[in-house]
Amino acid sequence: MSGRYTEHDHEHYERPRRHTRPRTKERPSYEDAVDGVVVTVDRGRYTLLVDDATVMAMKARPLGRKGVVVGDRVRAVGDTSGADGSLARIVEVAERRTVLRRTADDDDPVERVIVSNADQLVVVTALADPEPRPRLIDRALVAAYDAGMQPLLCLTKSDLADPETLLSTYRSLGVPWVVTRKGGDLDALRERLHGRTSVLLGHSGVGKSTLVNALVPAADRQVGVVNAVTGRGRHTSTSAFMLALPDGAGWIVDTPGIRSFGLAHVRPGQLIGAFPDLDELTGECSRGCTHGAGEPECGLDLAVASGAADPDRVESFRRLLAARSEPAY
Ligand SMILES: Nc1nc2c(ncn2[C@@H]2O[C@H](COP(=O)(O)OP(=O)(O)OP(=O)(O)O)[C@@H](O)[C@H]2O)c(=O)[nH]1
Ligand SMILES: [Zn+2]
Repeated sequence: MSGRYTEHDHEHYERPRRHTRPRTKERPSYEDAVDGVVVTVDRGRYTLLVDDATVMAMKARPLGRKGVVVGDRVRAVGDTSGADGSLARIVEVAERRTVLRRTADDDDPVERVIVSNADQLVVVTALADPEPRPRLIDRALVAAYDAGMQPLLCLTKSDLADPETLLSTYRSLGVPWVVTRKGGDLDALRERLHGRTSVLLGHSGVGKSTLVNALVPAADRQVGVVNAVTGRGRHTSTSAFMLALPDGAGWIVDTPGIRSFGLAHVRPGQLIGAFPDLDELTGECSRGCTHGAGEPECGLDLAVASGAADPDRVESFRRLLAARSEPAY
């Protein structure tokens, strides 16, 4: 959302426009378009932030069936004032740096992009009440690695249980973690969020709203602006919702309706790419080796046998691989 295009446009406003080449239907020129970022989507209406203004927009026809999702950097034309009742048109979607996808469930081959351009997936899990569900954590990690996003374990309700048991499961994978509790110090989490766009994912009751409200004191106000227009809120919508952290410290994306991931789109052979140290050991694997347990002559087994690989790490990697094809519940 830099001022790049805006400055360019000012130049054009100050001079008489020269139409040396006729504009054609095929190549529309959007010189008066403004930059925005999609903060939420509701029933075909997109809420954009354009500078500090909240602007409602729809997709312009040239975009066709191309999806527009939360996190997309877009250019919009038309009424981009953000005034009550105004509606802008999204004419361009910038190339996405990352895409977090899910399939509705594991048998559904249709994949949906949930959020684009996010750097980090924060898996919010209560240490108790509700009990942690390691299989769901594993599945979220697979989704993060597949999306090219950094995972972060955020273990809440540390007043209720000790984090060590859960942490020991993830240590050998090297997943970064923070521990929080209501009313406690959030500095470690803030540090992890700083300067990034982080998607928060967690089951009902884990304390995600408590966290969001502590991190973004103005969350309800940011949501309220959109509410007024769409008549819906963050908690009743299934769409992700992007919120600015105070002082430009980054962005968080709350995902109220998204609690699990169908992972049918994740190709098993790709997951190892997220673990370069293990990937290096698979050069001699047969074509099509998924590096899972029971693969004949997998390089990972040879590496464990020769002491070149940490058996715990290999086992944890294989647990994730298996989680990909386990049922979500
Ligand atoms: N003991 C304890 N309770 C907490 C903590 N954080 C949140 N809670 C409580 O857990 C319950 C659920 O918290 P929420 O923040 O609403 O959880 P959520 O994950 O947003 O759940 P949904 O709103 O259902 O999506 C509330 O009663 C909170 O007060 C904590 O650190 N310790
Ligand atoms: Zn292999």
